[in-house]
Amino acid sequence: MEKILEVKNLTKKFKHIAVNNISFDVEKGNVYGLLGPNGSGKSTTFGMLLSTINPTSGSWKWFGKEGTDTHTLKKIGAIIEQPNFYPYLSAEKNLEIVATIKEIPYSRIDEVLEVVNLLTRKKDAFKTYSLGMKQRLAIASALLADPEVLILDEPTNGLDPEGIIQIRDIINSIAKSGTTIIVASHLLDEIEKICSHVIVLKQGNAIYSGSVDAMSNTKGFFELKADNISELVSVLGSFGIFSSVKEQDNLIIAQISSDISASELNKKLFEKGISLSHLQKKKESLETQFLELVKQSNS
Ligand SMILES: Nc1ncnc2c1ncn2[C@@H]1O[C@H](COP(=O)(O)OP(=O)(O)OP(=O)(O)O)[C@@H](O)[C@H]1O
Repeated sequence: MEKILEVKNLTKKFKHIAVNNISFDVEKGNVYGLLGPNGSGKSTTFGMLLSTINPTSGSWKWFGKEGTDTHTLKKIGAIIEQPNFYPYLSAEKNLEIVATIKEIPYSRIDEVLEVVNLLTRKKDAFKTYSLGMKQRLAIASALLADPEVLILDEPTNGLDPEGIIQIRDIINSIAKSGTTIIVASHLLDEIEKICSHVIVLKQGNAIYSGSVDAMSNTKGFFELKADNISELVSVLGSFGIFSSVKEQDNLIIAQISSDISASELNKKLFEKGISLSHLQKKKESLETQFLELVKQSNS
């Protein structure tokens, strides 16, 4: 898979460390999430990768080339801050100004407005737009130059649920067209719905980097109950298919390491003379796993 971005040991120290020795790769055609709470270093990371913030140490390559030069920037569409459009001009006129500066033919304007569902509103003044429409226009503007990578910093901040869904759908459709996307968010739910890969930042440290699926790649667990708890625990342990068997709130929690259905387990236990009064197969939500990850990085 072609690497779009390779980040190595990137560090930024202001008064305190904002980004601490992070490394990750971005492969073509995927949607990456930079996930972390406010102040975890997402914007600082973007700032360094876009050459607006000087790194303290570390390096990166865009498209196999060291650093970020003006030629590289032309291949990147980024929305980092609230974009500045002229309030009294229409969306179309605003994009004409951007297109002129970037030497892009006006024919592209309708194409990008179509992508963000603003074509029918293109003659309306920017100031009449809702926050969601303004954000969509910013995405359209970033798409004008047909970038290979789109960088979005908290694209749904401040939007209502409908606006959030619209942005999410647009991001998904842009991704489907093959554009690589890197999106920063503090919302796990958003990352889960949009991204194939995630880098989890905590106080400037990358505590997880990998696919969203792998982050949620647990086979789940069984909740079990029987009259003779100690016998149940020892028999479960003897099966060799659980990574841990623990008692919790009068229930036995058995973390699954090899796939097995509830009925198969019930049968195996019955053959060992154990009848259960409770059996349920469950899976932790991604949120629980994320919190577990954050907890582990504290220890
Ligand atoms: N110009 C600056 N001078 C000093 N400290 C800074 C500067 N910019 C960011 N920081 C600090 O660096 C840390 C990381 O901030 P950053 O904005 O990168 O986080 P973030 O994850 O993007 O959060 P947010 O979503 O709130 O922007 C914070 O502690 C912040 O206060």
